[in-house]
Amino acid sequence: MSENCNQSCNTCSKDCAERRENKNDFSEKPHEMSKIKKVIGIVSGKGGVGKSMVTSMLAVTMNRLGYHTAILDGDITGPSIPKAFGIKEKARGSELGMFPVKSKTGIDIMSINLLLENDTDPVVWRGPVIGNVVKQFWTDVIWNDVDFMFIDMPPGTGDVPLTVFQSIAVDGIIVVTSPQELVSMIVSKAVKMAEMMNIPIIGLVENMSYFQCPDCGKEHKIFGNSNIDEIAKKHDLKVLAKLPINPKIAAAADKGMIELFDGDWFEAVAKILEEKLR
Ligand SMILES: Nc1ncnc2c1ncn2[C@@H]1O[C@H](COP(=O)(O)OP(=O)(O)OP(=O)(O)O)[C@@H](O)[C@H]1O
Repeated sequence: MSENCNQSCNTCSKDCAERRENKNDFSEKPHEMSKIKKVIGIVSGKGGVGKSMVTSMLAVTMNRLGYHTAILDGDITGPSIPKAFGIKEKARGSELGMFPVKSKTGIDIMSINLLLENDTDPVVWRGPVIGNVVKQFWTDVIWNDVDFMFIDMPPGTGDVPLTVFQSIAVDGIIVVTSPQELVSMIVSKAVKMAEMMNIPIIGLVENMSYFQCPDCGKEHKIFGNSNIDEIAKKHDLKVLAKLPINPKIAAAADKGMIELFDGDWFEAVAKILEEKLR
């Protein structure tokens, strides 16, 4: 048994005598040189609600707190993480495996856009191929001593995210919603998927919740009032954060400077995540 055994064979690549495998277990071992403590999957009901934005800001928050943080960009058809971090260089590999690219503040990132020759090339692959690429980001990338890995999951609750959840040992899920969606249905689907996978839902993040007037400070519900609090209560979930529509956040992501975002929206989430390491 490994001296660092945490009883979770899914996050360990050692072939020890105590290893527990199960016939219905589709989980893949991470690269043998990887060491990853906690894996958090960020999911959404559909594209464009700010899942990548929330993934990036969570990673920046935990990195600022001194944790070695990584992002596995599982959103293969819409990979926006490298752009938000202003990463132009390509990922490298050796005979041992692939290496993530480090952001300016030291966040390890792997994304399909770090491998494509031209990052404006569309990815026109079918679901199973996409699922396999995400799996390879887990099995073939050397993730060096990571405290928190955030996975920007493929959007939705269909085939591709399901494959990813079956293959990667995710410790918890954060569901990103926005007030203009059918939040109730999306949260119900996410809850069912998490139950099927036996993965806890850490909570919900409502993005684009309101707009705060820069002149008078008044909050305006651009998309109307959401019922996120009632939905969370119904499923016994926490609302972890409500993010405003903030043109500065969008501009920071567009300029590749998301690491400079200013705001304390994720303080409560950070505390919950820190607890997971204890
Ligand atoms: N709170 C916010 N305030 C202002 N702009 C935002 C906010 N959240 C996201 N955006 C902008 O909305 C767009 C979509 O966000 P993002 O790419 O994070 O969504 P997504 O859910 O990951 O989409 P996809 O799944 O299609 O990749 C981006 O241009 C982003 O800059």
